[in-house]
Amino acid sequence: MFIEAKKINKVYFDKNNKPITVLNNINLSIPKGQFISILGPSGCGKSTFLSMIAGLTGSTSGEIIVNGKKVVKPGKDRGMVFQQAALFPWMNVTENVMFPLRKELSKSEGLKRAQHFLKMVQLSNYPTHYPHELSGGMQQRVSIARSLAMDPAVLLMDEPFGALDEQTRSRLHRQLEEIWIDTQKTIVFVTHSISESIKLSDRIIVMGTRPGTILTDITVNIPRPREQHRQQIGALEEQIMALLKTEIDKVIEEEQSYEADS
Ligand SMILES: Nc1ncnc2c1ncn2[C@@H]1O[C@H](COP(=O)(O)OP(=O)(O)OP(=O)(O)O)[C@@H](O)[C@H]1O
Repeated sequence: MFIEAKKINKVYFDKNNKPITVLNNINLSIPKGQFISILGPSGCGKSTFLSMIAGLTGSTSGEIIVNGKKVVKPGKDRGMVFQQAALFPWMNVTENVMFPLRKELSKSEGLKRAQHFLKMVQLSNYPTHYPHELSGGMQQRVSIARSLAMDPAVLLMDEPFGALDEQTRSRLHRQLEEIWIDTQKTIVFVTHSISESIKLSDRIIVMGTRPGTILTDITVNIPRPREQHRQQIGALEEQIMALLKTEIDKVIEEEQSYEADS
């Protein structure tokens, strides 16, 4: 398996130093090239888990192996895309994409690579624009190009389209699907959105909360492109919605009792 999470537990401490188990015994094997989504209610530990694969957060126990190596820190083999594009505002589009390549490639090689990936995200016409001159969707495409330019084997995406409007999201879904088909990357995609996970992934991991566990592991057998298979999408959506309803109710109940206590 290309990515393996073995018996992952994560405990955080709240402000009263009370231990809170966020992830409980997560075991997951992801083959190379798979597009896998991690779906679950707010606070179930999706971002924590993704950040562990990235090597940005350590586990309390258990381990994550990527391509045969135990993850202990971030590495070039894993690119990360966050909900906010986090571009350098003083650099233009091309400079932002070239920035992580500066130590590895000469300027002209870096430029060539940046141009290639800007073309892939359909931003070839904006090489000298600055982030503030771009829409949110365009900024997010720059951020995807920047991650891809490092040629990571794994692309880790944490609600990358969460802050965008519905139309832009749809367009980016299509582009991301094409990029994934072209590049054969392994993509781990965190989202709240059931429809987004069904549109994009080969497989959906549905997580429950308090503590975060894997509730179910669904293989999505709907042929691509998926838009035309509305009935199948609707049926799967309902199935997942029913599964998540109990979990979401749990979160609401807990939040209400927290408010009542404080
Ligand atoms: N550094 C931290 N210290 C203490 N608690 C934390 C820390 N990071 C996350 N948590 C808690 O861990 C739980 C899981 O957080 P996480 O961000 O992984 O969830 P999530 O499923 O990605 O949520 P969302 O969908 O809202 O982004 C939450 O209850 C959060 O408050």
